Amino acid sequence: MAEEVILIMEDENNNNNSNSNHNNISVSVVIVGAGPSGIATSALLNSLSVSNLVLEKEDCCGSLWKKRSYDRLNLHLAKSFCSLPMMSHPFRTSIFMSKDDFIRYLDEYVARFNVNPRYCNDVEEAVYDEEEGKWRVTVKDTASGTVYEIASDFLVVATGENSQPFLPSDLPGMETFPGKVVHSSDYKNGAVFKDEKVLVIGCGNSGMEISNDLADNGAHTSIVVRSQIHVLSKEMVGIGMLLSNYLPLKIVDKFVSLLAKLSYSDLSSYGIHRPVEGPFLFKALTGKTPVIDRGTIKKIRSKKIQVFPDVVSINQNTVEFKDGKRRCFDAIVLATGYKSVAHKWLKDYKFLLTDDGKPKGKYPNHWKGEKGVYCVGLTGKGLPGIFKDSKAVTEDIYQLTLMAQK
Ligand SMILES: Cc1cc2nc3c(=O)[nH]c(=O)nc-3n(C[C@H](O)[C@H](O)[C@H](O)COP(=O)(O)OP(=O)(O)OC[C@H]3O[C@@H](n4cnc5c(N)ncnc54)[C@H](O)[C@@H]3O)c2cc1C
Ligand SMILES: NC(=O)C1=CN([C@@H]2O[C@H](COP(=O)(O)OP(=O)(O)OC[C@H]3O[C@@H](n4cnc5c(N)ncnc54)[C@H](OP(=O)(O)O)[C@@H]3O)[C@@H](O)[C@H]2O)C=CC1
Ligand SMILES: O=C(O)C(=O)Cc1c[nH]c2ccccc12
Repeated sequence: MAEEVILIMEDENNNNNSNSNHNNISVSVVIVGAGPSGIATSALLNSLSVSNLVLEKEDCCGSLWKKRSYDRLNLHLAKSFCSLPMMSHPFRTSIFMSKDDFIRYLDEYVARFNVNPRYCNDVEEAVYDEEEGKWRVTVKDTASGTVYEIASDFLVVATGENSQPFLPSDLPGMETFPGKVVHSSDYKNGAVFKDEKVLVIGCGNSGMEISNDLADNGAHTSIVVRSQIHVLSKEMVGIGMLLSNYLPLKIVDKFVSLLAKLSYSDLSSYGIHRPVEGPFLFKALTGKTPVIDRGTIKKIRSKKIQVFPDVVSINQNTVEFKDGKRRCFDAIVLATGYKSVAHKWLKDYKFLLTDDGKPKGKYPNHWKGEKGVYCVGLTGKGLPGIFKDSKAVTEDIYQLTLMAQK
């Protein structure tokens, strides 16, 4: 069946977020994604009376938090670092908020700042029309199947760094594994793995937390740690983040690394090796977040969780590791991370992104591309990064809007 194509040109009636109590600003902004990045940007634009429209492919805001994360997820950063602009977290919530409290916050945020995303609206493509000087955004309303186009002066990419699970293609023999294979974004809890031998591949925060959860649920748990990692407590991260407002990263790292060594000592006999650079510099250089330990290390020390080096091959249920050891597993959890796929739908991505879908500009000048395209939340800095990016983007759009009116 041919799909209907409708053209919408800056139609106020179609702009759910128009806010009329300020100057008569006619610039239209399309924001793609209603995660924390998209809703923060829309809320700020609303507060400046800049009309904007948020498009979200799922049926809710914060879909990563509501649909694609495990049950026991807690924020790893203290709540003071995890607010979106204009609204702090409620006093009643704990310092390290639960997933449910964070979701409640997101829902309250959209209601308070009149953010009205068009849900079930998947952005299939965005191209820059040089002649018109506008972005042409092709959208599919997945509820009705209707495809339509929007033209806008500004386009904000807020589709997140976690838009697609990264499934490694370099695991030889993976296709022969007969057991259950699940990516961390589909893992809810370990109840279904009770008494099973489960291998978690990947030792970022997802892998470490899921291993802990599996072990708590009675699974015989192993984890692959193939690279050097920093392990910190959430308090150490908090101290480091506070200090990094005042001191160079190298000094912050010296102090935080000392705390980590005192608390965790040397973990190399358990297969966990620290990088040479300290945790904050390492994150700045590589984008890799330190592992924020919430009990996994204790289980590794007590051998409740086994650590293995890189996978060499998989043959049916048997996995061979780099140290020559072979073990049988019933299930595999791929905690192998994510990739941004914004450069797939943003056809003219070169105005903003590299071929990997990452910002072309170097931090802190990463958020602005050419031709009125921007990004929020694509620099591996989590919610604190989103706070800063959304402010920078909206301030820039606001200034350009005012200039255009003069
Ligand atoms: C398990 C997990 C836990 C995390 N915990 C923390 C934490 O404690 N602290 C922290 O600072 N950071 C944390 N992060 C990082 C996290 O990614 C960010 O904090 C935050 O959710 C990112 O917000 P975002 O809006 O940029 O992206 P997302 O939350 O991923 O939102 C992007 C939205 O865009 C939508 N979308 C994607 N493509 C399209 C399209 N083509 N058309 C329309 N809509 C589209 C998606 O459906 C999604 O709703 C965590 C990440 C994960 C995976
Ligand atoms: N509560 C919280 O705050 C939480 C926050 N998060 C955040 O979400 C983001 C995503 O985290 P996460 O999902 O852990 O993803 P990450 O990208 O942080 O980690 C992916 C891990 O998978 C490993 N990996 C990838 N491919 C392979 C392979 N073929 N064989 C072995 N190992 C492999 C990587 O190793 P290598 O480095 O060698 O490539 C890395 O250890 C991070 O920013 C994280 O901090 C996640 C969970 C909880
Ligand atoms: O949880 C994440 O993915 C984050 O990126 C949050 C975060 C931002 N800055 C940090 C510094 C150290 C540890 C975590 C973070």
